[in-house]
Amino acid sequence: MTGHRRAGRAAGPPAAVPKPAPPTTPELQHPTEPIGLIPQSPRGSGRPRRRRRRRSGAKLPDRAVVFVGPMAAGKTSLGKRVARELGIPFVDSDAVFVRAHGVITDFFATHGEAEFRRLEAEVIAAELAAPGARILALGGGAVLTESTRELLAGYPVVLLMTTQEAVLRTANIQRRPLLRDDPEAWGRILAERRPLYEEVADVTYRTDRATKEQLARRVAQWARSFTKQAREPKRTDGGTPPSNRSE
Ligand SMILES: Nc1ncnc2c1ncn2[C@@H]1O[C@H](COP(=O)(O)OP(=O)(O)O)[C@@H](O)[C@H]1O
Ligand SMILES: O=C(O)C1=C[C@@H](OP(=O)(O)O)[C@@H](O)[C@H](O)C1
Ligand SMILES: [Mg+2]
Repeated sequence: MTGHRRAGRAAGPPAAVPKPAPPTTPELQHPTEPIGLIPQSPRGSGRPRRRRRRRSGAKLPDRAVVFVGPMAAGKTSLGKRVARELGIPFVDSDAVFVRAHGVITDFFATHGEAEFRRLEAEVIAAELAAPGARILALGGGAVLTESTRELLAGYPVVLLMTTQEAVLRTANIQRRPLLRDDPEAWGRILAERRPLYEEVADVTYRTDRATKEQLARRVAQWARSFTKQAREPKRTDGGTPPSNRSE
């Protein structure tokens, strides 16, 4: 793991409001106390200690942990594994879109990207509003929509990054309308979107440097230990951005 700054808030479009407190349980807001335990009663007070709730000692956030990142970085495949690892549901916003509006490549061809973005943002807003711990994988361009970026301020966000070389080796280009005629567009699209990804992300993982199994464990562990203290408000004033982590 290497430390890196939570960059991009100054570079990306200004967020309307500072990122509010993340969805955490009271236990997670006090990581120096025994996490997962109701605070211990003073020695000799006679009150019983409460029982640990999770083997890991931490509760999960009470809402979606969101995966963002460029096309074919692994949001869908790794998201499923992390959800399995954590024993929580997995939702993919593209899959929800397809159920409601049909195949994405066809939709792009018929209605265009702008209409796709409008409906994609609706799908994502509805999924984010649903309560309960879940992994929610977004499509790679979801961060282009300002209202989506604003909503993400209230959720733990995992950014998955990779390289064009890895994508061209592994990804199904035909399923991705923005790549099918020009696979090398991947790098240009990432360059345009990178500030937006960094604006919304709380942590970054490289999927070209570790196996899915390794990453699933690491991301699951991060989700379990996500705390209010790990989050700092977004800066929109051009000052030094607060720290993010890259793993
Ligand atoms: N370490 C890894 N993590 C995630 N995906 C990986 C990894 N290594 C290879 N892949 C492959 O990369 C592709 C990622 O596709 P997908 O999960 O659909 O990405 P996205 O949802 O970000 O577009 C899959 O074919 C997956 O099997
Ligand atoms: O980056 C994009 O603009 C897109 C990414 C796709 O999702 P994945 O990132 O899961 O491939 C899908 O939403 C659509 O083809 C557009
Ligand atoms: Mg996907």
